[in-house]
Amino acid sequence: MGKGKSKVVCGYPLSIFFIVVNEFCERFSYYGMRAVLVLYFKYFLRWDDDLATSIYHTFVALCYLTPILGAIVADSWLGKFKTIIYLSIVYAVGQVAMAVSAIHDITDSDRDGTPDSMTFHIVLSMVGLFLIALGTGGIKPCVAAFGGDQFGEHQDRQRRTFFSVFYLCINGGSLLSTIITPVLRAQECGIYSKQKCYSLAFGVPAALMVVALVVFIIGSGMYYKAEPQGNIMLDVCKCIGFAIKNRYRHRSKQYPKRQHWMDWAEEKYDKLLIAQIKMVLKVLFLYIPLPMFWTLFDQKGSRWTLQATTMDGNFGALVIQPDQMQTVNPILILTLVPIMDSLIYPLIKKCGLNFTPLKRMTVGMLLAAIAFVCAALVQIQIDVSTKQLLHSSPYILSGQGFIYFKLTIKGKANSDSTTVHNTDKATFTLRSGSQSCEYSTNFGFGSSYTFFIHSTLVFGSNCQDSVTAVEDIKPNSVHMALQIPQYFFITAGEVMFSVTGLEFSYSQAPSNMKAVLQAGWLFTVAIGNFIVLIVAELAKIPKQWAEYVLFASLLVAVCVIFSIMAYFYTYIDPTEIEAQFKKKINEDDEDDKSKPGKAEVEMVKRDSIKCHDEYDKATQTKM
Ligand SMILES: CC(C)C[C@H](NC(=O)[C@@H](N)CC(C)C)C(=O)O
Repeated sequence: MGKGKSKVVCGYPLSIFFIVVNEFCERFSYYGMRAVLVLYFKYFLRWDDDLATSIYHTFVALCYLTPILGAIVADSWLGKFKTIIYLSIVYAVGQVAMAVSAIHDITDSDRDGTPDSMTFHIVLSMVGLFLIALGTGGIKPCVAAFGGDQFGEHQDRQRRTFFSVFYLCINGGSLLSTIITPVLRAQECGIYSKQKCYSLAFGVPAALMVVALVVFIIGSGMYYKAEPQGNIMLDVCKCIGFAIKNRYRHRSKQYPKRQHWMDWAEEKYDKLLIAQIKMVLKVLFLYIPLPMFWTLFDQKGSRWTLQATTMDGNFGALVIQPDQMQTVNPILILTLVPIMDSLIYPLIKKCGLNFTPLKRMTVGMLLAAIAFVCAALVQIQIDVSTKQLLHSSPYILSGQGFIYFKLTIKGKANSDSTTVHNTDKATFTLRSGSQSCEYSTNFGFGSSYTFFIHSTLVFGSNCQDSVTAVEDIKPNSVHMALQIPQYFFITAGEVMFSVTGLEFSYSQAPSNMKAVLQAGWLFTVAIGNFIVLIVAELAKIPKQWAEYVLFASLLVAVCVIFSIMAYFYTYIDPTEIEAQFKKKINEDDEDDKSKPGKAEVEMVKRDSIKCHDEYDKATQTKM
């Protein structure tokens, strides 16, 4: 049985259907908007590459910092349900602001096709992004924990499956949106002048966020809504502060030692709160090495995409753009999660191996390190294949009567520049007044050419004979398909690390700090992203393959540390511990009523001994 008023379907509370659909729509909204964001900065707001990249990364980092805020509000004040509703509204308003900021006609009073007041568009989009970061980050720890809350005490298996399905929805939503929104952006729209339709590309994610909110509200009658238990974070901070102060005051040897430094808060604070803080601190301590996984994981969007730009994306009927390679990750998630859950994990269990959550996370880290070794091997191949300059243009030019232009082959055919995108055959028109002739040739992905037009060119005659193409840079010969093994390993690592970590963070958190621990988990993602910036800046390794090897080695080192920490971790059942404490507190209350006047200090001592016993009994399982 689940905990809410929800019907139970195949052993699962029906309420979780609304939660996973909400997550699907929300992730569609988030990733869809993110997919076109940098291009919006660059082509609509006219920012340069550096500014666009910095604002983009600042926004992403903010999205993983705000979960702390959302979790505190949820666990201490509003509860998860109300927090999700209010912050989803903020989120939807942010998305609408983005869509409106991308309507160029709003400030185009002279109707020349360009906004008259760029400041308006910049300010509105920054406000929009801030609201989105607040909304998406704020609800993220709450939605996952709220989903977990819907399961009863003996539904561990179902709850694990829920977190897997939850992860599938994240990736299903993001996959769809990263395919759809770039297509919407490429449409032309506008009242006075037709331009790339960023407003539609932001408008559809905005609509999906509204759908996410509506779906969540529809399920409202069925949810189990745990009540927030006061300003828990303030209590936690005060309790920790008191324990530290009290320990310091009693530092002399005459005072007997206590089992845990938090036990020094016993004189003033509730035993249950102390036990709950111990649970949280144990898990947070275990999180310390985890950001390194995200440091590697999040380089898919940066280093690996840059690597793909030096590769050949021609898959026959399909030409893949470098940034499109990133969709391999959600596609693989959608295949690997069911395979792991229904095949690999049960098989491992059948072999008699106890593949505990922390072991899974350790293996996940190792897989991510292997992915980076694969990336290094691919990079070495690229470096070998790009022995670049074949000829130098000045040498060809000297003493000859040529005019010349340079051409670099990158992405799609672009008529107004000398950049041609992954065409096998391109045709150029050479014009002089009303006369013209055509020249066509074959190109390879990533190549660069200098074209020499003979000064003897006669229009009307064959243009083909009057142009000489000189290949400056060879076409990319290493195929993008070679990135698939690295994507496979990083995604398999993600399934073992991230899906497991999500469930682990829920199951090991005390009831009043579920969202807080989810936020702690997401905080490791934010730190991981900062490490990318720091290591890349400090290390300044000239060879890209060596940087990949460095990151892989760092993760292996961190993984060793993590496995040692995990070995000493004892799994707990927070519900059981809390129940024992509550029972004992009730018993003591009864006792006190029957024996008035008992010295308080004696009670504290006795409670403390009993509570240690309860806590120890409930924390028996090891890694
Ligand atoms: C940090 C993650 C827990 C975030 C998670 N991302 C994924 O599941 C990715 N595989 C999605 C892909 C599109 C990058 C999320 O909740 O978005």
